[in-house]
Amino acid sequence: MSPQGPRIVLVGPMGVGKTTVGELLAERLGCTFRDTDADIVAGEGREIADIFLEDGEPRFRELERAAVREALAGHEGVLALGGGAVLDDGTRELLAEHTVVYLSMDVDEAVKRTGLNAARPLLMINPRKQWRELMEARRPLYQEVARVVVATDGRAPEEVAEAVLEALELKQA
Ligand SMILES: Nc1ncnc2c1ncn2[C@@H]1O[C@H](COP(=O)(O)OP(=O)(O)O)[C@@H](O)[C@H]1O
Ligand SMILES: O=C(O)C1=C[C@@H](OP(=O)(O)O)[C@@H](O)[C@H](O)C1
Ligand SMILES: [Mg+2]
Repeated sequence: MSPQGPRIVLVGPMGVGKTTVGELLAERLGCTFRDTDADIVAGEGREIADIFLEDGEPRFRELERAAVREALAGHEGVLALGGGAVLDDGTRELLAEHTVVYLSMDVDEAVKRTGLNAARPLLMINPRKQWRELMEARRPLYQEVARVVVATDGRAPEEVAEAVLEALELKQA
């Protein structure tokens, strides 16, 4: 683990709870929370869906790559990445230095959580099929970068946060 940089980095698919659980973890650990999607929105002054629609996914990935590098270097609390951040080879290499937790869920849970969500442009058409393909492509990448995997199916965000602290042996009595 690098001496500077985030205490915990959360990866996993859209809607698995990286942002929600990340906020809870930061509260529990008494540290700050940062989310690369929020950094991109703040930097661009536009929502993620608008960046996808107006400039396309490749441009979004460029912005994401830069946002992830900056956050990994400069943020010392809990960091949530966007679901697709691990697609970048260089990002996965950088993540090898960090305490990365993969929040996982199965396809049924994913469809239930996200439904037809206009804020998540990758899921607007045929969500179940999109989810299956997305999980098949990305699962190995999440597994590659993660120190631990925490399943979120059927668990409330507080329970997931608790399981992360236990898995990383950060739980205070
Ligand atoms: N463990 C959970 N169980 C049920 N719903 C959840 C859980 N974690 C998050 N959610 C809900 O799912 C949605 C997506 O959560 P979010 O934290 O934005 O995920 P991500 O950042 O991974 O995309 C939110 O509406 C959130 O309240
Ligand atoms: O999985 C993806 O490719 C994406 C995940 C989203 O973040 P969340 O995982 O926080 O929803 C956001 O970065 C964008 O819509 C693309
Ligand atoms: Mg998020």
